Amino acid sequence: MTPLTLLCPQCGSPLPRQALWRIVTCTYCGADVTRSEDLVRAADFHEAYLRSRAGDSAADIACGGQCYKTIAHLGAGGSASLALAERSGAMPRRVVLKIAHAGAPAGQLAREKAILDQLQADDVPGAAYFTQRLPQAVAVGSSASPDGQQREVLVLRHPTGFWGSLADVRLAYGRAIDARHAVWMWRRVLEVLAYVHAGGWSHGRLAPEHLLVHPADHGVLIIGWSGARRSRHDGGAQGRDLMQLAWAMRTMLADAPGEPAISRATPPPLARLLERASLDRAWCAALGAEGMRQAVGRAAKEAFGPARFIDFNPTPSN
Ligand SMILES: Nc1ncnc2c1ncn2[C@@H]1O[C@H](COP(=O)(O)OP(=O)(O)OP(=O)(O)O)[C@@H](O)[C@H]1O
Repeated sequence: MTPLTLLCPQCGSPLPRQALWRIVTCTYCGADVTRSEDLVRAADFHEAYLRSRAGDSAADIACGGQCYKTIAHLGAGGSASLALAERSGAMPRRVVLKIAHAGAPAGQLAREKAILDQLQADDVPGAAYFTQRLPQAVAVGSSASPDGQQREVLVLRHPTGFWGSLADVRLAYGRAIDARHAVWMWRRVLEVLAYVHAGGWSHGRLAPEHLLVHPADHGVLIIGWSGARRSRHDGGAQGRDLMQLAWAMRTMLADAPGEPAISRATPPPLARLLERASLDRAWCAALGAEGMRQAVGRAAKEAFGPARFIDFNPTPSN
């Protein structure tokens, strides 16, 4: 070991060994000396920490050691309300809070988080791409809600650019949407389904309420994963996903809400595919999500010619 003498850089006097790992005060000139170049004094750190938590008093939900201020209501389902929120602190971040309704089954949101975490942890081909196209959970816990009751809360990453669900789109239209838009919506969901089905998962509740739309990118995000199941050899459950998705698309193409009779404006090749996909589960299972995606592409080409991008407005003015 090489002997080492530590000297005060200000007066050259010897310093105690502790100067190697902490601040010491030179007994000759009184200078505070440290070897560390990125040292932060405890008092400065404490002050900065208090500054960073200044927004906590305005926050209304606490979960996973963080405080969140709700900004806007996003929607509500059978078991929870959804809100856009911002994490308070030095590094604010937009999140989506899913807050269980009073009386909702205990642990449902914890289950949803466990499923989302497993989907994110899957290490199968395509994971790097598709995990970005699935919801990402941040934390789960319970928090006092404005009515003073403890509610289960799930914190999710905020997926930017998503307007609302396909159920909201259908409501805003008040009539069938243009079938060309139904084509990209259908194909976007099938792309993700092909990936999750390959990992053995099935969603189980593919309704328009569980499909969020990104109008600018023609994207669709599948939400509502609390009922998802994993079973390596359950082609039946995956066939049911494809059937449910076909019914969701029929809802988008129905002239009257709640009556998924396919609109006459839907070109025959697509209408035929929709009809069969929504009635024949064994055929859906045999085709698989990727086969269905290709079938939708072929039917769309037959109906509309080569694919091209058409702007989508979720709230048409007429
Ligand atoms: N990230 C989001 N952005 C915009 N709206 C959202 C978002 N997440 C959910 N919503 C809206 O909230 C509604 C309810 O969400 P969700 O389906 O997750 O709740 P739920 O039905 O109560 O729960 P679960 O399906 O697990 O029983 C959705 O149909 C959608 O309209």
